[in-house]
Amino acid sequence: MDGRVSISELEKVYGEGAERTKAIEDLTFEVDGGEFASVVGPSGCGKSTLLYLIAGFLDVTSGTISVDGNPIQGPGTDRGVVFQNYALFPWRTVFENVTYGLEEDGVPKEERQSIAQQYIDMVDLSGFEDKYPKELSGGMKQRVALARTLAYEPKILLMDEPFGALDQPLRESLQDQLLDIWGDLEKTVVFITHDVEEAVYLSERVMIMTRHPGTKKTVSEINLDRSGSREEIVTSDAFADYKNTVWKSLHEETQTEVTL
Ligand SMILES: Nc1ncnc2c1ncn2[C@@H]1O[C@H](COP(=O)(O)OP(=O)(O)OP(=O)(O)O)[C@@H](O)[C@H]1O
Repeated sequence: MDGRVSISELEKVYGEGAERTKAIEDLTFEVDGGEFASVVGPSGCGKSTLLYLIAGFLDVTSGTISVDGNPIQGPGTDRGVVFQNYALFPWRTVFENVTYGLEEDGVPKEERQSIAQQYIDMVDLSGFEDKYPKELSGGMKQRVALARTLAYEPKILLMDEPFGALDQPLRESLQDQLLDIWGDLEKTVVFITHDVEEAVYLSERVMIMTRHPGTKKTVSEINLDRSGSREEIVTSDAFADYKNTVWKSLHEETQTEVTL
C-alpha cells in the first residue's frame, strides 16, 4: 500500500556554536503504508522534530526521509499534519476552514464544497458548518482540524499530540473516531503522544525514543484483538502487558533524566 515512510540514519542539529543542539541522532525507522505507528519518548527527545522533518517543515542535517521511495523535499499534500492546538483560522467558519487547502490547490468551488461536506460528515460535525472556531468545544475544534487535513486526501497523517489538550472522555471518543477513520480510509498514521495507554490503544507499533539526543530505543508490536468494545480491550491482560512493556522502556529513559 502507498504511504510508506522510510527514515534512514537521520540526524537533526539545531543552531551553531554554543547554541548547537543535536535533537536527533542515527534514527532509522520504517512505517509501512497504511500502518498506525506511535512515537513516545521523554520530553525534549525530539518527537515533534521528527514529525516536522517528515512533514518537510524542517530540513534534515543528514540521513534521509522518503515517502514510497522518494526523498521528501519540503511539505507536500501527500502528508497532512494535525497539531495539538488545532491551528484553525478564527475568521473562517467550520466549512471555510475545511475548504481552505482545496482553495489553495485551485479545486473548483462545487467540487471542494462536496469534498468538504463529506469530511465534515465523517467527523460528525454536520449542522455546525457555519459556526466559527470560538463557538466550538476543544474536541469539535480538533475534529474540524482533522476534517481540514483529510479534505486534501493525504496518504499520510502526521499527528502531534492531537488529543493532548482534551479531557479523558473526549480524548477517548476522538481516539475511537480516529480509529474508525483510519480503518475506512487506509491512511498511514504517525502519532506522537506522551500517553502510553493512548499509544497502545491506537497503534500497531509503538516506537520508544531515548532521551536527548533522541533515537530509536525499542519498537513494540501491538497485536491486540480489536474486535471488542473499548472496555473489553483496555481491561484485557494483553493490553496490560503491552502497556507495561512500553511504560518500562519509557520509564528507563525518564529515570536517566532524573539521575543526570
Ligand atoms: N527551533 C529550535 N531551535 C533550537 N532547538 C530546538 C528547536 N526546536 C526544538 N529544539 C530542541 O530540540 C530538542 C527536541 O525538541 P522537540 O520539541 O522535538 O522534543 P519533543 O520530544 O517533541 O518534546 P516535548 O515532548 O516536550 O514536546 C530539545 O532539546 C529542544 O530544546
